Amino acid sequence: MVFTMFSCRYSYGCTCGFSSNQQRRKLYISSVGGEERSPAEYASLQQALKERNTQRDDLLLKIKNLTDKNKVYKTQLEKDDLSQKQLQKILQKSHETQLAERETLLTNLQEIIAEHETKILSLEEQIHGNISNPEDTKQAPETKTGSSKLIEQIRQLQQEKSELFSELATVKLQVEICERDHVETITSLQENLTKIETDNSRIQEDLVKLKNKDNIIDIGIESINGKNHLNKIQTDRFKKEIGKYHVRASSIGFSSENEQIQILQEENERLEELLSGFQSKLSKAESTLSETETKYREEVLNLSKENQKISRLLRDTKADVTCLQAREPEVMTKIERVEVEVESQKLNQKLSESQKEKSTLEADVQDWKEKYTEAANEISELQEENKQYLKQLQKNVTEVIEMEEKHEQIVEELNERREKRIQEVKDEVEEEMKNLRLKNSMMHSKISTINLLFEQLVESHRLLRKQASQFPHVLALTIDTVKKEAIGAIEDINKRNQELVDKYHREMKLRKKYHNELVELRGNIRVFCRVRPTIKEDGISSSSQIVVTFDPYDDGLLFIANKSRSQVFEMDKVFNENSSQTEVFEEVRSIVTSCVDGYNVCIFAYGQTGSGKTYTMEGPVSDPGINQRALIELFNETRERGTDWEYTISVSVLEIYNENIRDLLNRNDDGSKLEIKMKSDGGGLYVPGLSTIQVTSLNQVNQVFMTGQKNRATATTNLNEHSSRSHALLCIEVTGLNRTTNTRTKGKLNLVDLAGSERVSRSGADGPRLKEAQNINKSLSCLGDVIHSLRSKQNHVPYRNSKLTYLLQDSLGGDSKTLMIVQASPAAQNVSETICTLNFAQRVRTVQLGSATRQLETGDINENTVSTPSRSPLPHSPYHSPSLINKTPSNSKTPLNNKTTSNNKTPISARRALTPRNKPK
Ligand SMILES: Nc1ncnc2c1ncn2[C@@H]1O[C@H](COP(=O)(O)OP(=O)(O)OP(=O)(O)O)[C@@H](O)[C@H]1O
Repeated sequence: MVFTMFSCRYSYGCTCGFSSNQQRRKLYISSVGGEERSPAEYASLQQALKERNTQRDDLLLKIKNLTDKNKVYKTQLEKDDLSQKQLQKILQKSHETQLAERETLLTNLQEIIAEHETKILSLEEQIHGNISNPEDTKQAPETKTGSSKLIEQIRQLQQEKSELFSELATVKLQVEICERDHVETITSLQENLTKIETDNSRIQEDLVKLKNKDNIIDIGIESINGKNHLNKIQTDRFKKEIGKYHVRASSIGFSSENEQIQILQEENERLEELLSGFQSKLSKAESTLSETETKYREEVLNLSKENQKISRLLRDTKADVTCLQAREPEVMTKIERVEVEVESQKLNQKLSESQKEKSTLEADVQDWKEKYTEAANEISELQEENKQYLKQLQKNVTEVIEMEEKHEQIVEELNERREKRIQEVKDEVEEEMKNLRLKNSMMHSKISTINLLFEQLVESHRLLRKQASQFPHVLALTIDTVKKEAIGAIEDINKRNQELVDKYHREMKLRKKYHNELVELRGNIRVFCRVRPTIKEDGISSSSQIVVTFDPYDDGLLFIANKSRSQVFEMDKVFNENSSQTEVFEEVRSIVTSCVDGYNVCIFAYGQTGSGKTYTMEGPVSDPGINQRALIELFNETRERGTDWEYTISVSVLEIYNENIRDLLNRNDDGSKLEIKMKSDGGGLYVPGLSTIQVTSLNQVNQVFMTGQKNRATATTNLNEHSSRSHALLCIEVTGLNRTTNTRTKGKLNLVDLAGSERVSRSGADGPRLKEAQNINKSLSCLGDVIHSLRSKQNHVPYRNSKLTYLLQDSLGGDSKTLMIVQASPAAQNVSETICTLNFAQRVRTVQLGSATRQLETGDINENTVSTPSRSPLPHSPYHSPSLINKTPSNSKTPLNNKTTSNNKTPISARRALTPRNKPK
């Protein structure tokens, strides 16, 4: 029966407890060593789990709060964004409307101005077309100034408009740049997001894979570590992105509302992403934990159950063992007895089996113990890991909180900046609005002024139109009246002018007459001046400029421009460059013909080389000068005198060269010199041996001239040069006999072409040329001395100092008519010489020789004798002597007969004053 019980107990243990659940049996065996520690550990694990749950709940709550806050921020941001966009839109719209309004205003103004201007122009045209009304012309400039001001203002407004447009363009450009940057940032963030998503999916895959594995705890830990690492990476990236964004924003330097909103949105999105990541990670961790927990719980429950079973089995076995031990002696005896008695094979086998089973059970217990220790180690490791995980979680939470704080700070800063910016924009807009309102009001006032002006213009236009319609009639009437008045006035003026001109001419004639009479009475040397035209020798440079001008109303004046001042010279007659040979001769005709009446006449041409002396005296063959014309005139005059008078004209031609007299009608080959001699009876001067040819016709005269020219030319190779350095004299003697009255006249006409009067220094002469120049200057200075003596009425006149003055003594004396023709060049290069010549001429003009006398005698003409000269002013004409009445003046003293030669010294100063040139040293 005991055996049965035993076997039955063994069979129960074998079939129901041990063999069916190997793991439970193991746990039961292992729990034998650590039965007292397990519940406490379970309790601590449970406690830890509870704590973790509460922490998790806290975290979830915080996350929820954060999410709520985030949502609130987001909605706030969205609202702000919306309101800002709306504000921006409104501002832009208002700006655009204002611009459009301004533009329309400008165009309207321009149109109004254009209209006004056209009206003004048409009005001006109408006004200018007709005779201007003084009141209207006063209005026109005012309107013009108003319109010009308006145009100026419009120009300014247009400029402002263009400036605003340019500003708008700049702002648009900046907005575009910001938008571009914004798009770039979004794309980069999107890329980051996709990366994070891929990372997440990869982690999830890893988790799925890991879940399939047996070692859940290890995988959980790994995944948690991985997630932590990922979180770290994400946080770093997020921080980096924020940093980048801040840098970019600062580099752009533009913090518009859009940008700020964009930043906030991005941050929100990032935070959301982070939170969602955290949430998913937490949920995963929680699910893993809960799974682990349930498994642990189940396992703990199973283990406790098996432990109970094993402890019960152990107790039963112990009871069996004690029971067996108590029955051992009995059993032993029994066994011995059985051994002895039966020695059954089966019992021994059973025993060995039960021993074997016992050792197996002991091994199992050992094994379970080891397993239990391992499980306890694992649990402690798990707890450690859990602690680390919690720490990590706490760390993450603190990071989240920090980030949240930072986020809040950023949001606050952004809000502040946004508020500030909004305020600034508001202020700017208000300022702009204010300005615009001001401008608008100004524009309105301007427009009202323009309108006022326009109304005034319209009124004036209306008035002008009215006046213009009446104007042609009034104008025609006025024109008629004015025409009549003007014609009358012009006629009056013309009449008066004519009267005045006639009067002037009469006065001039009278003046000339009186002057000539005065000159005649005084016996003044008459001085004519002739200015030659410019010739090719003058050149075309600035030095050939004309410096001589004439008075159109007075033929006795000429002006010389010298060094920016004008000098005036008065002569008895001035011939300009256009004066012909005939005109010149016309003026000398009377003096020439007076020779026929028995007067001694001397005409000499004075002036620098090339000034036209020879031209005036000789002249070209085609247009002869005074010489030929005088002879023709004498022929004509003698012919005209009728049959009563018988005239003979004899001619001598000579030259004085280097103080030598040369007969030009007879070549003096024997080398004897011609000298001037006083006639034995004291009746005058003569040159013994000088040829005198009596001429009766023009042909003879021409022949005489040709002979003279020929003889002059044979003396030198260059006639022109020679002529400039010698004095040429044509001496004509006219003797007349009145057969009826037996009255005789004898007149002498000396026509002298003097040598050039320029300075020696200027001519640059040396050697023979110097001698020539010295001789010329000597003779000319002697001429000056003679003139000075005559001028100052000295007793002695130094005629004999030169051949020229000695020869011309008869002509320069008090009883002759002397005319000096001063030749002048008009060119600037000769201006100093011209001034010297004219100064000399002015001094000569003041010389009073006393009135001329006729050489007249009754009875037979005694050859080589001259009758006592008579000095009488001619009552009729200064040049013409219409009758041969002998009017002897009281003062019959003549220098010709004055033989006093002892006192021939002229005071040096006086001589210098009249000397045309300084004497050569
Ligand atoms: N009135 C004039 N009309 C035209 N040409 C003139 C006139 N006067 C002078 N001439 C010209 O000027 C040049 C110089 O004139 P002219 O030889 O008569 O001067 P000049 O004073 O006699 O000189 P020189 O002392 O050398 O004899 C000549 O070619 C001459 O033809």
